[in-house]
Amino acid sequence: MCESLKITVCGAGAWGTAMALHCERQGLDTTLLARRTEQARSMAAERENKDYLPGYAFGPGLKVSDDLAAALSGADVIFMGVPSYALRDWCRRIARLDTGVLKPSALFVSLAKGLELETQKTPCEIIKDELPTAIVGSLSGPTFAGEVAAGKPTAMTLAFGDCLEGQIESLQNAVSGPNLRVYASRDLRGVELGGCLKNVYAVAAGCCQGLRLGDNALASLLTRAVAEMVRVGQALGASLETFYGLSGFGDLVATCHGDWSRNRTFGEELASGRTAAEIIESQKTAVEGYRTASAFHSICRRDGIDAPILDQVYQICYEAKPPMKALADLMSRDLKKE
Ligand SMILES: NC(=O)C1=CN([C@@H]2O[C@H](COP(=O)(O)OP(=O)(O)OC[C@H]3O[C@@H](n4cnc5c(N)ncnc54)[C@H](OP(=O)(O)O)[C@@H]3O)[C@@H](O)[C@H]2O)C=CC1
Ligand SMILES: O=C(CO)COP(=O)(O)O
Repeated sequence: MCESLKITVCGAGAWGTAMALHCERQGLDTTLLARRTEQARSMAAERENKDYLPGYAFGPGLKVSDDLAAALSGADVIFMGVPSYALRDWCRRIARLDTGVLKPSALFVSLAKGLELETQKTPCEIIKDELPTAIVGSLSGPTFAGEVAAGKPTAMTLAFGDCLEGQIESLQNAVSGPNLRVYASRDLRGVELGGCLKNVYAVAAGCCQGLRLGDNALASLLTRAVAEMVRVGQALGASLETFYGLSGFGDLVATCHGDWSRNRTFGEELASGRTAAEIIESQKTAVEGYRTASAFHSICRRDGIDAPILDQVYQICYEAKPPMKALADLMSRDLKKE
């Protein structure tokens, strides 16, 4: 399957581009599909994505397009490399394509890590809403785009709820290589929720670092974040073990420590006194933790799930609570057993 696998990556942001670079290096027939014609043109001419991932040259086999129908026609795997808030729009455009463009067996693989603000749905739920017959899955883990583009090693989890026998293994084999090791999972919900939740805790970690609270504080925060991820995830139907895997704990550690993280940097800027709305308005790159904190806050309130760190991130972002006050409130909660 690998040799003949046709891959289309929808969305030419940093992560879609890095995945396309990786797939091309794997010898897969790969097309990177941009939303804007001028971006597709500039990438085709410069063989680089100067807007979102500068400094990483495209391999000779990587195709660039802005033609949705042509790029998706006959694709075996369609990576949805767009932020969660842009996903529904992309799916609606795909749903309007003529019958016969999409292969019925095509796998839709979400790369997004955020909940939709209005519906609180995960990326795969959004895809299913708009493309009900699509076979959907998620590929997630500690994967900063720049490091993957540079060929640095990492590992990920590929999850599908339902797909044909052997399909998940074929894709696992096709994407795995010397620099990327892919594990398979059937807990699609857990993999998606882990990726979404870690972005909220990365905002908290950024606040912690911005306030110079120290290494002990960060370690305590991450540990309690994992406990909270498990609690929220299990209440929403995910398996506990998934949160200790690459898409949960693995990505949490990467995002809360890594200098690359937009969510962690956003938290640092909040700690410096800027407001969330001001920071979000001033940048074009995705900070999924911002909207996702609000979506999870609604879910937790609705379902009575205890998530104190998440609640504080929500208050910092949406109620202008000073991060130092959020810390004080977390530390003064009733004492309990671990
Ligand atoms: N960057 C990373 O290291 C990783 C990111 N992810 C996840 O991947 C997803 C994509 O993130 P990433 O590639 O970093 O995003 P970027 O911030 O690099 O790029 C933003 C992308 O979103 C598009 N976009 C922005 N607004 C809209 C809109 N209103 N409608 C349609 N498209 C829009 C932009 O297209 P345009 O230029 O045309 O506006 C651009 O392609 C996120 O969910 C992120 O959490 C996962 C793993 C790693
Ligand atoms: O998900 C990521 C790494 O796995 C990227 O995190 P940021 O969106 O915070 O940059």
